[in-house]
Amino acid sequence: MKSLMNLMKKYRGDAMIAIIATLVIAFATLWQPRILQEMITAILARDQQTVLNLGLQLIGLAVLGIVAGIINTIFSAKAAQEVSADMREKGYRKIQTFSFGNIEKFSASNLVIRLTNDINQVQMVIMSVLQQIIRIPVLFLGAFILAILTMPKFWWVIVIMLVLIVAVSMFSFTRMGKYFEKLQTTLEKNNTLARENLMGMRVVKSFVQEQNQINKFSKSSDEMTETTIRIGNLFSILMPAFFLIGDLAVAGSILLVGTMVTDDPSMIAAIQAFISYLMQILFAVVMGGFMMTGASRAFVSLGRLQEIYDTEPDLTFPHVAETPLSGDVAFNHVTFTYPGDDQPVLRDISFTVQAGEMIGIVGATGSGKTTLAQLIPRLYDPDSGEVLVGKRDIRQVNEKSLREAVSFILQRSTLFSGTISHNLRQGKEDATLDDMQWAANVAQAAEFIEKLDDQYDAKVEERSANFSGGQKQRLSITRGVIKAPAILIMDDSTSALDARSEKLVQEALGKELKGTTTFIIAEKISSIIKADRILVLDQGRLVGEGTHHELVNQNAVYQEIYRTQKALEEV
Ligand SMILES: Nc1ncnc2c1ncn2[C@@H]1O[C@H](COP(=O)(O)OP(=O)(O)OP(=O)(O)O)[C@@H](O)[C@H]1O
Repeated sequence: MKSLMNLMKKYRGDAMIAIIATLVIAFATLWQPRILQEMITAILARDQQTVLNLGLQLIGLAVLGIVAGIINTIFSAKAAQEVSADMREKGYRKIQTFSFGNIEKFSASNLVIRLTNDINQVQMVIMSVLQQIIRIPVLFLGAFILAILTMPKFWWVIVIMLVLIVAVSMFSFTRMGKYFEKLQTTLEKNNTLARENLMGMRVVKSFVQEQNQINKFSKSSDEMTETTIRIGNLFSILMPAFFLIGDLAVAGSILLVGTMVTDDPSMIAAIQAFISYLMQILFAVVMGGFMMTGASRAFVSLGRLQEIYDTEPDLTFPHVAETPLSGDVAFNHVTFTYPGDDQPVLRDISFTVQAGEMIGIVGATGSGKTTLAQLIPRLYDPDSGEVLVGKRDIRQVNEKSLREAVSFILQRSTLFSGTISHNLRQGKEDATLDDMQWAANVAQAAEFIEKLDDQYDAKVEERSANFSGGQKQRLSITRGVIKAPAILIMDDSTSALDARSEKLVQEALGKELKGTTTFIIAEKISSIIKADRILVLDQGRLVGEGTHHELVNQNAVYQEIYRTQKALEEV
């Protein structure tokens, strides 16, 4: 709430205009029955001039109400949009500072929902608050006082009506609040299911999982429908109940006043004003109830956003001067556990790599190869031990220096929608066409890029759907090598390339990036057979280090991997 108020401060001008406009609307609404009452009295007295004057006043009041309504809508929408845009940006900026661990704690789809749905929720409530917050109490109090002033004897009609409305409201709105909360959770579940299904459509289709997915989605969608129906049911009772109470109050008042009209005709004018005020009281209470329900939903959303704002990145870089880092890498007794887990994934790993070496990393699936590689660009910090890059503990190094030094080509290539050059410039901001061509040649991507109509300006569609798996990998490698980094990590990033292309990439790397330290994580020993040194991982431990020749003769784990792969090749 405090952070919302802080954000609102910036737009207090717009908010104030919106609030002043609601005051004008409330005044116009409250004054109308009063003028009508005077008009009817003048009609009964056959005073045409007064009728005309009052008629003009009535039109003036209506115009004032409409103009104030327009101003209020414009400024409340503007303030609500501006505040929610700021909230979205603040959240987005905060998420950019998150570590992998922070993001995993929330989950990516949960963060997306918080930045879209929850912010929409808050936006709608800000708008409705700016439209109603002053209007409701002013209308309620004004109508209450004016109704009593108009027909003092009937104060108890108002009190009975209010007691009934409050009872119905408490019954319905408290239930509605609970259903709205449930709706939010089911909506989140539905979104996650839809996202997962659409992103994994190929898997769904290839494993003929359509029916399963439909069943899962239907179940969650039915839950949502049921909650929505319950909310609808409450509404369908609530609105007629309010109108019934209002109508009963009106009918009761007319009945009570009926006998007096013959003695005092001015009672006709008074009763119409009284009825109008009753309706305004009813309106104010109902709108107040809706606003409170909306506000309670928005509070839940606000809390969810506040969690993002309050999360401190669990990995920060020191503000020290930028320094170029060499390609020397060392691990000193590194042990690492993923946030939230209780078992370490890497245990007491130590090794040293000289700048310019080509290092292969092998091990069974799940042995910790990717995890080890992720510690080099400091995507996570170890529990104990230290990682050195350029002979410096990376916890003491400026973030930019480390990012400049290390290029990490991920197992799953991720390209962004835009153009090829836009993606390549993520690797080197000021890359020229020459740089792109050079890197594409190293990655064996030049041939297919140059066949495209727009070449380096060719479009990359959402999720790079217009490129094959092998092309995506080549583009990722191009982006990774374009800045000729001091350290290049290739995490199984040639898996979609044929053996010949893989060999050509490695040869080009050896020739064009001579000074670069290269880590190649590979499933196949054939991919790292020529490495200067190979690190062998087994269940998070470094169990061997040496050339292929040395390991194949001495290391049991390596021999086992080699034998299995050889046997498979022979089959
Ligand atoms: N983000 C994560 N959070 C928690 N545990 C993880 C995470 N990523 C990996 N793990 C676990 O850490 C262990 C090592 O995983 P890692 O991806 O490093 O293995 P790998 O040797 O690269 O496997 P593969 O060859 O299959 O890619 C596995 O048991 C895995 O389940």
